[in-house]
Amino acid sequence: MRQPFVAGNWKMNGSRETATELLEDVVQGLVSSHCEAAVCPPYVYLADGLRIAKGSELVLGAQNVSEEESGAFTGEVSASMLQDFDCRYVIVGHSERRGLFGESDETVARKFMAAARQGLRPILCVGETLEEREQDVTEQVIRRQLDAVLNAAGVHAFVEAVVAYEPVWAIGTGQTASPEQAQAVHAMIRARVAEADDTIADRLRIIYGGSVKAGNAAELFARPDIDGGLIGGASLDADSFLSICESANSASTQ
Ligand SMILES: O=C(CO)COP(=O)(O)O
Repeated sequence: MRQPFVAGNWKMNGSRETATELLEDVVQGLVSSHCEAAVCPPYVYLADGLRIAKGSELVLGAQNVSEEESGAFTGEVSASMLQDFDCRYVIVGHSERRGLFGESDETVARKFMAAARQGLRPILCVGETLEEREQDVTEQVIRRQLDAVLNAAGVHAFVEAVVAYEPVWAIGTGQTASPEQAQAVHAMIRARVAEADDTIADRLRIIYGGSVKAGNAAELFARPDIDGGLIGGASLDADSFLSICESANSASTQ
């Protein structure tokens, strides 16, 4: 049985004041449940996250990590620095990083490995653009993104990892993938990992991201291969985020 996982990706939003308030509200509202809940605030608020989440159910993650370990890399933050702030997770390969900051499949694979080397759990994002879906190449695109990491890191690196399927056309658009569309891709991702190792594939948590809201989370999480969500906009509101966590918890106990 896979433990459901819901992670909030705050992206570049908020201020120290709103971040602190949101962290406090999430920590207070999180009831002990089967669902693992994480938030990924901007780097500069991780220290507040560490202080506020200490001793609570809430887990911390980061939104990005350097592929390098240390040195003259102005503006970068290493995996060991994230460890210093008790981050358990780090997002790698988000489509905004791939699309806006030119991260290639190879860069993403190196970041995945840098995180794993330090014992951080990578949340590897994969997903197709609208154009790619319309050209009917979704499967090839996701296979390519996944294979870049599988080939570089090896399937055993997926024991601690999470894969997030985030169709680019569903991110921040209000246009959620239907539960059927998402389930089909999740099953395909699991089947691809199973080609390398059945047991690892069976235990791998594959979460969905792209306009997940309190109102549509339950039907997505009810699908057999959807093990939770990576939440953007709705994670900036404590009640919405907590309600999504509760949906993941209920789905897993049904
Ligand atoms: O990109 C996302 C999470 O990483 C999804 O963002 P939205 O939930 O705002 O669509």
